[in-house]
Amino acid sequence: MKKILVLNLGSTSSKVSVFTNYDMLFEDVIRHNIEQTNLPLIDQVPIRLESIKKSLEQHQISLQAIDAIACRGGVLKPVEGGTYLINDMMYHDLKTFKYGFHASNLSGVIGYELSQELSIHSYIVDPVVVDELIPDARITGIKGIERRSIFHALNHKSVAKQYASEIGKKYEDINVIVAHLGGGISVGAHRKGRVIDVNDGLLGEGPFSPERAGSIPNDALIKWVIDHDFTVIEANNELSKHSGLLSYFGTNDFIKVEEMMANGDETAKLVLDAMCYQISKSIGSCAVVLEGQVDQIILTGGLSYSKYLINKVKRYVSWLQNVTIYEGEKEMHALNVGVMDLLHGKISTKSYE
Ligand SMILES: Nc1ncnc2c1ncn2[C@@H]1O[C@H](COP(=O)(O)OP(=O)(O)O)[C@@H](O)[C@H]1O
Ligand SMILES: CCCC(=O)OP(=O)(O)O
Repeated sequence: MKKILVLNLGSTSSKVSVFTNYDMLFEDVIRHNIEQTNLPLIDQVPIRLESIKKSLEQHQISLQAIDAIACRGGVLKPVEGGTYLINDMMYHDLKTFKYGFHASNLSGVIGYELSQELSIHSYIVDPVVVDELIPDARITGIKGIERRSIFHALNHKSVAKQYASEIGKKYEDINVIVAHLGGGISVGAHRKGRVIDVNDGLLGEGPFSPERAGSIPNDALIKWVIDHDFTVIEANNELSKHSGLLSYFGTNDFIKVEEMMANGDETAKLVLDAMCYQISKSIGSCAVVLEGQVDQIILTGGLSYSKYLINKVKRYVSWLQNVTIYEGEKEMHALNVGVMDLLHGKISTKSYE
């Protein structure tokens, strides 16, 4: 019997679970306040570590009882999907944010540090840099600039596999469009088990989200950076953490903005409707990428709890194909499965080099 600690640190929350083999013992979703998530990422390590330890204490699970740690992987070099042992090089790349800044880097940083203390192994599964883009999807209008694949790969693949298994098929045999709708938004075209196109869900592409800007007109963006005298890091930080709903309403909490709309705030309604419109447009472009051969549209993530958003998006896209909703995300289970399958010898460890 194995006990797996699962860590999934996102932009607004830290999710902590312990599994015994494939059974979840508990899942805690610790929602961090904006003062905490505004801190530089590396300064959030002690705060998030403390809340992870508190969560284990509350469930009366000692760290010494843990056999392995499964972490949601961060911004690394592009890799194929799979389960990776966290080694010194990966820890270094995560901790120094060598390939980009995102809260998911902290899962691996904290997981690796804990695993060293406990003399056990820590792993990442299907990190946000899983890259299966087709060549055409990489080209931009400027030579030397390529599009990159950075998205909620773990949840995308997990819900797509769940849907496939529910209809008695293999993920590798179906085409689906998955829209992950959380603090960040990514909408991807899955063709026979590979995500052949997807918006960069972290910086500057696709629909705006509770805290991200999405695509912005080039000329306005250039002027905005110059007017504010932003460095690259500052501009990226603004685009990925202080934009979207947060820039309009001072909150990244979709529920609060929905309440404002329900209380008659017309701007709240306009902006939420525009978010649904942009999500739907992205789903439409994925249908084109899949040449109309779409078996299902899947909506998932925290925002998919919203009946308002779901109904709006359905109105735009249900003529394309049926829509399945998997509220929240299945990332904790997917992380555990990635490590348990490895410990049971069903898959082999991939190495980050
Ligand atoms: N029941 C709900 N109805 C509408 N929005 C929700 C609901 N629950 C969570 N959300 C929103 O989902 C967003 C966070 O998505 P989530 O996937 O949980 O976070 P993260 O991207 O940090 O992992 C927040 O804007 C939150 O307000
Ligand atoms: C798109 C990379 C992963 C990501 O942005 O996750 P969150 O939306 O949870 O911040």
